[in-house]
Amino acid sequence: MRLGRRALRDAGYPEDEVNAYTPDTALVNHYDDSARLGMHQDKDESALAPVVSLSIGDACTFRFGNTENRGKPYTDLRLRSGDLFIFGGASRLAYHGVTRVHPFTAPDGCGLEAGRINITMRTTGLTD
Ligand SMILES: O=C(O)CCC(=O)C(=O)O
Ligand SMILES: [Fe+2]
Repeated sequence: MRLGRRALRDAGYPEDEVNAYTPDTALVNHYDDSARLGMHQDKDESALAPVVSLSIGDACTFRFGNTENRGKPYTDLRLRSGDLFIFGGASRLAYHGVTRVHPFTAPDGCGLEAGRINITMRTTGLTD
């Protein structure tokens, strides 16, 4: 939670929103070399609090789209080990996905020799 709040603060979120940020779930996805994640919106959460995403291991091509549909316009960007990405505000419900993982791009010492791990902090409101 401290990391999530720090990320929001560094990204310029107002201090009241930073202090109110209380994610209750960490979703961990592991990708091997051939794994993909189709375009989707993160809308299972009860709240529209930002989703903070952390990447570890191999880099990936992350497709960041629009809020209307799975198609264009979208931007392909590379998420590398150590990168942090925030889905918040107008981009909270943007469609997004992972189009490919780039083998052998994990930096030494990141804790993962192959594949990619993504951790997202979410405010689900679920209690059990
Ligand atoms: O792996 C990523 O960077 C995105 C993961 C994702 O979109 C999700 O878990 O909902
Ligand atoms: Fe997602």
